[in-house]
Amino acid sequence: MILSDADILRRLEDGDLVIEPLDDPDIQIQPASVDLRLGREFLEFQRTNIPSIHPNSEQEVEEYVEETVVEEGKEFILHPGDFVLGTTYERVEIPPDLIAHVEGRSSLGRLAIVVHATAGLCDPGFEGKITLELSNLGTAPVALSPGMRISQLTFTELKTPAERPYGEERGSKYQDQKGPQASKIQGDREFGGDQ
Ligand SMILES: Nc1ccn([C@H]2C[C@H](O)[C@@H](COP(=O)(O)OP(=O)(O)OP(=O)(O)O)O2)c(=O)n1
Repeated sequence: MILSDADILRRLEDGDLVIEPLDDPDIQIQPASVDLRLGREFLEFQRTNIPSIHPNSEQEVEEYVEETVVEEGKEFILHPGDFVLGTTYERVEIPPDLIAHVEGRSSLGRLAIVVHATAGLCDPGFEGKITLELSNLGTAPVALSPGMRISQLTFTELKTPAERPYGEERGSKYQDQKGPQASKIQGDREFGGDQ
């Protein structure tokens, strides 16, 4: 079952679902979702001389990305074909009986802005800011302003709460992330062993 505005408000009041800061619930809470704002930190990918990125090489992944922090009142220009990691301004805590989906907003989709390339799922138990996989599929640069409502989160109730919520599992690599986080696939658990 997908939560409606009334369900979302009830869960927020109960305190097990957390979205903070929720400065203006009247604006941010939609009929069956919550709009999340864009933070000011971005990870941009370098046009490097590395012949290829090996996902298992932490060093290559780190060399590949560079952080930009947009100053107060300034914009981040996302050029056609660009792919950057952004972050939500809000921090969330998803309780064990909910799963959250990161979705785009139609108004930005109509400008060819995509907020998640592939991964759009926030696990039961996840806590932290959400990393946005931002791209511009259009033909014109688009100015993104920190603080603008960039994405929306929907919530689905699980039939039974997760027995091993994210964060309690070994290998919950993105728990408590505080800004855009590059891939930590090097931290994947090996089958049949510890990570
Ligand atoms: N666009 C997204 C999608 C997810 N997440 C966060 C919330 C998820 O609970 C967490 C892990 O997502 P996945 O399970 O899709 O990622 P992995 O399988 O790579 O990570 P892990 O091995 O830690 O489960 O990352 C995020 O910040 N931004």
